Amino acid sequence: MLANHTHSLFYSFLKLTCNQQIQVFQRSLLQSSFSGYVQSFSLSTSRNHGPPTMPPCCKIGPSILNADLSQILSECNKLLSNGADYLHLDVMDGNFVPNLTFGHPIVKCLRPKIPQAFFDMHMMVANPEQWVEPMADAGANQYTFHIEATRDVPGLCRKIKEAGMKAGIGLKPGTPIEELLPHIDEADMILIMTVEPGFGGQSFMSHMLPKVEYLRKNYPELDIEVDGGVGLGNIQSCADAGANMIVAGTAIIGAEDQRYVISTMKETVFNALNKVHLER
Ligand SMILES: O=C(CO)[C@@H](O)[C@H](O)COP(=O)(O)O
Repeated sequence: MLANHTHSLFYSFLKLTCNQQIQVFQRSLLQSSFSGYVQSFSLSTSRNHGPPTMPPCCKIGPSILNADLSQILSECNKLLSNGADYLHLDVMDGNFVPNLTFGHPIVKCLRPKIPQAFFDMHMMVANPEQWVEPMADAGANQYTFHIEATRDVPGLCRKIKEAGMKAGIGLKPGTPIEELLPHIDEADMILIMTVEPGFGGQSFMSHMLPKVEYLRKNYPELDIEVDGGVGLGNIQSCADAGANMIVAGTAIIGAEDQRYVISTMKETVFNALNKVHLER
């Protein structure tokens, strides 16, 4: 009985916005014996200085790459109605990766049909500077480029933000984390690839998780996304490493019960993030 009650409270909680989650989380801590910890909270946006503030929000962003792309709008609507927090749209140019998908014209068509959706554009393209304005005009919310594809990370992050989008920096599996470190403060989000970019349905590379662990340890509030081969079998390890933004394609698109997969992933990530913060 109590377990059922806790369960339904948890799912109501998941439906709240990030700010509402913060308020509920603070209230629940105040009611517990952790009030001393709460007093040390501030909502500062600094990354890596002073005590941690709040754990970052957990968000699940299905990748539509392996969906039925002839039905892209209904696939997106289905994911959103099953609890997706955002949509991860994979743009491939046949050059940076050996595969070809879609570009800003698709985003432009989708935007008016699903105005509430957050579009996280994963730009697997050789010249990421080229598509910033077209994507912003089309209605993209976040523009994640690969660090391997540009010589001017700060300039590109600036350009993306000036165009009104959030800037994400992605790392291929072979790229060491050291290449990213000078640029962390320039980005809104870091994407750690857990497969070689290019195709859905590949096997998860668990040896990428130390990158996530390093980032979470040193940047407690950073948005860290993992992408590639993520599913119910490895979500716990992604969550324990500290990822708070989870991209999953096949595991969600192919599921009979998308809602169950999304909510289980979210619950797993939420619990891990809050456990780590309470232990600090
Ligand atoms: O960027 C990519 C692949 O390059 C990913 O977004 C995949 O599309 C995720 O699909 P699964 O690996 O989860 O099936």
